[in-house]
Amino acid sequence: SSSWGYGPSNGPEKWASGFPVANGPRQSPIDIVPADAAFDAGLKPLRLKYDPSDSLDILNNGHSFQVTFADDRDSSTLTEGPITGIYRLKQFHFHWGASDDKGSEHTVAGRMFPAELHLVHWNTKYGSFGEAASQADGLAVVGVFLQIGSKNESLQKVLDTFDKIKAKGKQTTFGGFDPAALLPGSLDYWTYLGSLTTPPLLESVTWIVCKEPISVSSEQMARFRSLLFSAEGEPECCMVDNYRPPQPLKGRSVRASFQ
Ligand SMILES: NS(=O)(=O)c1ccc(C(=O)NCC(F)(F)F)cc1
Ligand SMILES: [Zn+2]
Repeated sequence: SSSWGYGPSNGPEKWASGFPVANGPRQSPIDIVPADAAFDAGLKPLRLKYDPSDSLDILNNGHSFQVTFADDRDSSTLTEGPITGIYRLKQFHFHWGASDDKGSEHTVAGRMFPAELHLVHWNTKYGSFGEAASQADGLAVVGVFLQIGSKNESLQKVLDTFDKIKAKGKQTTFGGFDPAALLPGSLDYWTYLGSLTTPPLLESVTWIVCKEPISVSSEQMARFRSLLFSAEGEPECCMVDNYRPPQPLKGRSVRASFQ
């Protein structure tokens, strides 16, 4: 059976057949309409504390590339913000388009960005990422938009590994990287209850989407597109347009941490 992907035969419009939750009540991403987001004075600032020594490796998993972190201690965590308890950073990855006019998963009043960063955290009350992934309050993902502008030197360190992870399944060590260097200056955010944006589309994510984008140059975006969905020895298929489009809000409210 053809596993899920982003092509015409296995892409987002086909996911519901293998994963019926695709039509569930709290699917992600969504279109964020700032005018409809209620400011909630009860929302706390995000508290992100990352230890660069937790970064382990970078992997092309055939859908995106991800940087994986050691999560056996509370050394790289998300606390406060809209969540209670301690969530540990597991990995970060991106979604992007075939051109600079598309690529983000969340949109802002219909605007697409060329890419979106996801920092994936799991609730330590569940003991492991896998256990947390199936719980309604198990995961918290911080989303950051990328917009075309000046070259992002922190991002460049990630892009410089791409020669080693071009094909699906390739990975290489990637230590000493501080993901805080990929965060925008302001941590103002929108938050809502949603899901994983890829199969199995589990409805276990508290989404925290930063209002302020980070920069990426057009040349750096071209570098993202040099990765492959395909494995070595298979016909080359460029890794582009690995984003799910916005899903129905179904009555959910989106809150803003800022006025
Ligand atoms: N794009 S996203 O929503 O941040 C996103 C984050 C994490 C996963 C993931 O770990 N899938 C594997 C799992 F958990 F076993 F199902 C998928 C999507
Ligand atoms: Zn993602």
